Amino acid sequence: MYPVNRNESFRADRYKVDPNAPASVLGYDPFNSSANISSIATSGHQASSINPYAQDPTGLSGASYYQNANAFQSSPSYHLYWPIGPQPTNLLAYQRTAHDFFIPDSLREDLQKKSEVARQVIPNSSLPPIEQYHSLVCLDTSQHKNQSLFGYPSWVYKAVSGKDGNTYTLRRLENFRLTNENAIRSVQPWKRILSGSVVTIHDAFTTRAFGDSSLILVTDYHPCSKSLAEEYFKNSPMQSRFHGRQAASGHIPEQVLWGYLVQIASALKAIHGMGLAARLITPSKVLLTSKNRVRLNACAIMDVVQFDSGRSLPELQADDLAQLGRLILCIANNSPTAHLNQQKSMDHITRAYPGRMKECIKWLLDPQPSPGTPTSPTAGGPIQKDIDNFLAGLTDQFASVFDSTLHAEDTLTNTLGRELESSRLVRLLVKLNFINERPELDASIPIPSGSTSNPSSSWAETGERYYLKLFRDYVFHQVDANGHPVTNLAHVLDCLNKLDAGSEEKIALISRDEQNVLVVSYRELKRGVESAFQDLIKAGRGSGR
Ligand SMILES: Nc1ncnc2c1ncn2[C@@H]1O[C@H](COP(=O)(O)OP(=O)(O)OP(=O)(O)O)[C@@H](O)[C@H]1O
Repeated sequence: MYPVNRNESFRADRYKVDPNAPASVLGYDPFNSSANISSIATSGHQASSINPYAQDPTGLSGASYYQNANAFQSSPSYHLYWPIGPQPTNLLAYQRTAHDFFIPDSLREDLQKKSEVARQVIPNSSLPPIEQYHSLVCLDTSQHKNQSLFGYPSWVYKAVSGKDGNTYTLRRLENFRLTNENAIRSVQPWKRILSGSVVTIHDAFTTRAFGDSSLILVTDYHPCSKSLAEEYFKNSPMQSRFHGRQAASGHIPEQVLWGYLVQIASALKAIHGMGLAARLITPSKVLLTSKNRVRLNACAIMDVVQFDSGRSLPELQADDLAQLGRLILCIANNSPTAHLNQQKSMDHITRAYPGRMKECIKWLLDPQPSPGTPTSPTAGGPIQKDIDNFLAGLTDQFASVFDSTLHAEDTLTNTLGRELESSRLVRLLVKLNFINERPELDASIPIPSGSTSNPSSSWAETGERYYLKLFRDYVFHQVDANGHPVTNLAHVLDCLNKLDAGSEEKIALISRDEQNVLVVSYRELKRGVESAFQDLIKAGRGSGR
């Protein structure tokens, strides 16, 4: 035992990232669709002196690096993007809708819900701020606290960090008394576990902010997630919190169960590989963060609260495998107590899952081979029960889960590709709207050195950039033969993409009084947009804004 000052807060780690470190993304040009991440400024001073609208925000790619760097350059054929697989089905033109151009509704809704839930705050909340964490919101759905897992009542809060603005989860163990400073230091190695199937741990400390002595564990926050217990063992009360995601019941597809097994096994590989043990793999402490995506959620806590338990690491790691077996048994039986009547539960598995599921669960639940038994298949005896051998036996399932993951990744990349188009076009639209119809700037545009044109006329209705206004009409204000407005999204996207690419294609722009026709290429239009925008920037600087 070590003497501990109970009024002092103990941290797992007092070393913090310098909050004053320069935000390297400051120099990113939001309007420059071809800006490259490598061109981002690296010092605060540089960042603040950068024109955020310039084609080259750093000014680094000047004449010393590239020939003709200052000359107008058109992009390659950005409007001729070819979709990456998986390919959409062969829809006819009239069957295509706005949905084909943008992120799928279901994904958009999901992301928006998550963002909304993450930003939720409770007005006049009585929960105190803790260290840098404020705006606490309790995530527990029941006041009934189960003390049997940690030995202390535990509460879970969502909170925002005042240091980095990110949202985190704080797990509080009420009335926890730290008797050994080393106990809280045992959280340190957990911070180095970077596994997609473990909820990342950031910090641990004690606090008296709640009026007692509490242990706080800071982890990642996964909005709209719920535990496997909430998903499979509870009914409708959760519905409102999870926005209509109902508690699942009935038969769980075998592929989903294998998916859980593979994910938790890969989490255990990372944990055991670092010389640690998960110690708590139970339905209420496995988080379902999106469809079929699970993460271990209570890691590190047992290492603190049972620091002096005296159990050896091999023993704890073997127990992880047994706990995983019990978890899958309970979920597959749709009952939190299925492990208590193992025989009956295994019979159900045999009936419901004719494949290798039973074999796998049995292997996990079987006690360790006794010391002295041969430990390798070549020695003709039972294989040693550890995570590596478990993974070796799961190879076929890994392959199929991996394949599903690749498909999901392809779909997301495809969606991202479509959104990339949207973000380029938004930047272009913003530029166009800055430029179009600004007669008030006629007199304030400075004459660029060497320019022969009269700047005051360049912004006039009949000036040099008149065709930009006509282009806006051409894109957005078209009418059909009967004078009815045409609202064709494909036409708008087609025109804007060609403008962004500076294509050589020519279009005929007709004046509003239908007396004049201007034939211009997208390349000329693009040049016009760029130079008008640069003039605007100069005018802005001149006025000190
Ligand atoms: N990292 C996290 N991100 C988002 N939500 C979380 C996170 N951790 C826990 N939650 C949610 O907080 C709630 C409380 O979690 P907790 O682990 O206490 O489960 P519980 O069902 O209350 O279990 P117990 O009965 O053991 O207290 C659950 O609804 C869980 O989904």
